[in-house]
Amino acid sequence: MRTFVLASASPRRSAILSQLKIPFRVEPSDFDETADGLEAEDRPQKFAEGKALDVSRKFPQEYVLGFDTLVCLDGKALGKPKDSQEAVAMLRFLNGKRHKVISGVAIAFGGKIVSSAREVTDVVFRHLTDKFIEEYVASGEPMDKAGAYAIQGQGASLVKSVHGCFYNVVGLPVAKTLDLIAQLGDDNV
Ligand SMILES: Cc1cn([C@H]2C[C@H](O)[C@@H](COP(=O)(O)OP(=O)(O)OP(=O)(O)O)O2)c(=O)[nH]c1=O
Repeated sequence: MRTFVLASASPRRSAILSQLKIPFRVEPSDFDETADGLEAEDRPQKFAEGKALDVSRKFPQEYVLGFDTLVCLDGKALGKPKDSQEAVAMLRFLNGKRHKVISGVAIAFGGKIVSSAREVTDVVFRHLTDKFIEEYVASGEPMDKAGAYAIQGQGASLVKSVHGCFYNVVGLPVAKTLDLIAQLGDDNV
């Protein structure tokens, strides 16, 4: 079975790939996540490609998987908050509303993109009080998460419903990723 290189420092992505029994090792990318005029909805796929390409150039003989996740509402892209003030602002913006979580996945080989895709999951937030939001941000959990929440953690208490792939919200669109791996025509899936 082929071993992949995971171009990600995210422990969640490692945990999900392990759960799927896909052999891999981790080589985080140095890709510069600068948006430069990209539409919010196009960013995760482009960034996933950028991360996979960056690592593929260093390991051209191996298949590299890259991912990126963004929260989108009203055309605005919410990445990881830079501080707790921004985390509070993001959660107030999302409060009581339905938003999109978009993850991109890309596979690179030999310094070139082999395939890429994106997956969209809709998440509906409950109505939260300011006190609830401030206490949640003080827990520290939101700080390395797009949109300032972790649905897989205490952040589950912010969520009313999820429409689509749950793992896509956590950063790895499972079915899309397995489809791309299957297209490689090997025996991983
Ligand atoms: C919305 C949401 C996001 N997230 C995470 C998934 C991603 O790891 C992170 C978004 O940041 P990303 O820039 O997609 O990824 P990363 O910086 O964690 O890792 P790398 O670039 O090395 O691959 O937010 C959750 O864990 N739970 C959630 O509910």
